Amino acid sequence: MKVDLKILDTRIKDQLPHYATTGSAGLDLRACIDEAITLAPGQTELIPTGLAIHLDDPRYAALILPRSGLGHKHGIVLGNLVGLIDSDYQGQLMVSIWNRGQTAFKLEPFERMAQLVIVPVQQVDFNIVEEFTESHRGEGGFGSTGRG
Ligand SMILES: O=c1ccn([C@H]2C[C@H](O)[C@@H](COP(=O)(O)OP(=O)(O)OP(=O)(O)O)O2)c(=O)[nH]1
Ligand SMILES: [Mg+2]
Repeated sequence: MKVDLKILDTRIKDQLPHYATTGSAGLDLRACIDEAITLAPGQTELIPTGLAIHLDDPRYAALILPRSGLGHKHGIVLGNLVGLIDSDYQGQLMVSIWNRGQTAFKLEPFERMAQLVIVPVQQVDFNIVEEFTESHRGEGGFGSTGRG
C-alpha cells in the first residue's frame, strides 16, 4: 500500500520512517528539533516529526506508540498514551513525549522517539435495539471469569 508522505522539514529527508526488518510493524519517528530538549520528570512536550501523511482511506488509521526500550528503560512514553492519526489528517505528525520516569531525559535532535503503525479500521453504522441477542458472556466483565 502506498501512502502519501510530505516532507515538511528537509533535514529529515535522509532519515525517513522505514521498516527496520522485513517483519517490522512499526516505522520509527524521529524528533525534528533544532536542539536537544531535556524533559524533567513528569514533563510533557509536543515534538514535531517534520512529516505529514495522508492515508486518504477511512479503512485505515495510524497509531503512534512508544518505543519499548525508551518506555521501559527511560520512562519515555506518550502524553496521550496512544496517538491516533485519522485517515483525513493532513497536518504534521506530532508526538506528545512524556517523561513518566524519575530522572531527566535528554531528547536529541533526530533521535528515534516513537513509532507509527498503520492499522485497518472498520467504520460502522449503529443498529438501535432494545435487547441484544443473548451471548455466552452477557454483561459479565472486569474479572467476571476469575483472576488466575
Ligand atoms: O499523537 C497524535 C495524536 C493526534 N495527532 C493528530 C492526527 C489526528 O488525526 C489529529 C486529531 O487527533 P485526535 O482526534 O486524537 O485529537 P482531538 O483532541 O480529538 O482533536 P480534534 O478535535 O482535532 O479531532 O491530531 C497527532 O499528530 N499526534
Ligand atoms: Mg478527535
